[in-house]
Amino acid sequence: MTTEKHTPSPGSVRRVACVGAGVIGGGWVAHFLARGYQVTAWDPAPDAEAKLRRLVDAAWPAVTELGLAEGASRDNLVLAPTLADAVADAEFVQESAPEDLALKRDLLARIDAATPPGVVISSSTSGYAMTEMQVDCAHPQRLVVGHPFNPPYLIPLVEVVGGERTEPWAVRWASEFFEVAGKSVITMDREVPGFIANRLQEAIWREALHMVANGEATVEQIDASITEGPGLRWPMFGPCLTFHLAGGEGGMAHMLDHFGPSLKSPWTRLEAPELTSELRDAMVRGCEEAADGRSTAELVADRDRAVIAVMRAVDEARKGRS
Ligand SMILES: NC(=O)C1=CN([C@@H]2O[C@H](COP(=O)(O)OP(=O)(O)OC[C@H]3O[C@@H](n4cnc5c(N)ncnc54)[C@H](O)[C@@H]3O)[C@@H](O)[C@H]2O)C=CC1
Ligand SMILES: C[N+](C)(C)CC(=O)CC(=O)[O-]
Repeated sequence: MTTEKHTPSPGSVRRVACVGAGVIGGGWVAHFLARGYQVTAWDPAPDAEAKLRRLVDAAWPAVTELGLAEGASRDNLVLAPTLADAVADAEFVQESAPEDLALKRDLLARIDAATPPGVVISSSTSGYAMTEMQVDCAHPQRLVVGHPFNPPYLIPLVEVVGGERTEPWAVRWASEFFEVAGKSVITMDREVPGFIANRLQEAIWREALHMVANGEATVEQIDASITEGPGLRWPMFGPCLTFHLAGGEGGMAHMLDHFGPSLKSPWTRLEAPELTSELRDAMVRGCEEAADGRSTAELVADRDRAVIAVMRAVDEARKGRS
């Protein structure tokens, strides 16, 4: 990877700065502490330190259960008095300030001005494109989106994508760093509003709100429809491979030929995509690749084993609920 002169290798990073220490920034702090990093945090709220330490304390049993890295300690957290102090020695910066475009533009420019040259700066934004956020930065080439999931210390996924002025090395560096730091990374090669997972989540969310607004379903029914239904399959297979199995031995090809026409039915308030032969073939091909040579029977057995394991795990977790 061709990086800038001062860029540390992803595996050598020890000092991380977290800017914004609310739900997500605090979750990142807990994650990095649990992975053994020295963390400096900054947040302008007057009660930020007490709130952040409470958040880290609340997360600690969970990260301990998952297994702490060597040297991991809550004592490795320092609250900086200013933004410039927070990032002055950082080898990586994660920004998690409120989802407000003007605020992020200004804040990222200030972070960029105070962070050592070559150090990658990542934003937790849930949906803004980095192209829109990096406009006022003097060194936009090192800014990426690293979109986490709540809570970042438990949910592995981070979606990484650059903006038009981000250089490819920064995207590769961030992806490699997040992997080293114990995350599961999807690196996107183009900007998509909402990235991948939020685009999917927002589709469900929009429909849920339509149903509640129209009195078609209750919040409880909507949540149960996922936790007692499709949600049990998703920990093992995503929506594509799950529906591949809905086609039985015929797989995704039969599934699309059988149920494709119902995409035009008024089940959803969203516009249905045109089911072109290219789209059909891409879906079939993608599912065959994901199946990785496993037969339908093998996939069914894998899915069923996983669903049973998840149901048992969820039952256990529910028993321990506070
Ligand atoms: N809450 C969620 O489930 C998720 C949120 N995100 C993203 O993470 C970011 C933060 O969201 P949350 O943690 O939920 O918000 P939050 O409201 O819990 O925390 C935001 C924090 O930023 C601080 N802050 C305010 N102005 C600031 C500034 N100028 N500079 C630095 N910090 C400032 C606030 O004092 C607060 O502690 C957003 O971009 C959001 O889209 C991403 C994934 C999930
Ligand atoms: C609600 N949200 C859009 C901020 C959620 C996310 O961005 C990811 C998540 O944690 O589901």
